[in-house]
Amino acid sequence: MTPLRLSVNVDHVATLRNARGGRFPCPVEAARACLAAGADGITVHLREDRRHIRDEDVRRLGAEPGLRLNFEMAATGEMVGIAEGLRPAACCIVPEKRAELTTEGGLDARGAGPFLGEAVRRLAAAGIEVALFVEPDPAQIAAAAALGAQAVELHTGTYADAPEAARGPLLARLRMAAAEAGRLGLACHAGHGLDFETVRGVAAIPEVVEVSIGHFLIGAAVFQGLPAAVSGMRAAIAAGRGGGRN
Ligand SMILES: CC(=O)[C@@H](O)[C@H](O)COP(=O)(O)O
Ligand SMILES: NCC(=O)COP(=O)(O)O
Repeated sequence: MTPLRLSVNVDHVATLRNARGGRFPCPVEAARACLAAGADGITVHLREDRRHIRDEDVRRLGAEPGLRLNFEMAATGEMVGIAEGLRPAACCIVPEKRAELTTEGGLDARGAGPFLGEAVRRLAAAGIEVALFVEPDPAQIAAAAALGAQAVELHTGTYADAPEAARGPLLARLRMAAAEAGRLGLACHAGHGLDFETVRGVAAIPEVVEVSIGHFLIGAAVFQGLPAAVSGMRAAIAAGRGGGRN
């Protein structure tokens, strides 16, 4: 099987830092610790309300040598401009609502207005790999391909949040969507709500080449430390992928 990258989302290191208004804990330091522990990249979601990650964090992460940055962003003129200046390795365009606690679902790539296509074109022209965060729905995957995205990130939240007994059909849906992405020539990523247990089923899907995991990992780090949490996630991915490092 192809290798599966682990991109660690450090948004909630910034949530903790911002709770006291100071500099600690620092998301850039956390990113370095994750990479040292075996992560392949770092994900951040610069929300329009800057509730956790801030512009300065993104600028510093973008300047870190050897850091593969996956920049999650809403399809707005402001965010596209920031990404064009930053030129991260990858951007993932996500839907965003000001009042939500976290991203609530996939983007409507089919019903989006013309700006989504313009955003994809501008980011790709800046040399950035562009993914759209979508539900595991073949129509959305086809729409992402038609818009010129190079990748989709499948929303795993519904699967990850379901009781164990109900996960089978939800995982099958993810599997079918990943196969569809592969048929259309799109790289397939997956993320949202994954933990040590639920990542295994996703890692077993051969088309999935990257998972991004944040909230659970940063929470697990409270108990185990960040290096152990990242190593534990790597081990869970390897187990799901079928043995070896992954
Ligand atoms: C796109 C996605 O599923 C997550 O990355 C989410 O956008 C993270 O945002 P929060 O860290 O604000 O929950
Ligand atoms: N794209 C998903 C992500 O970055 C992390 O999501 P979560 O693990 O914080 O739910």
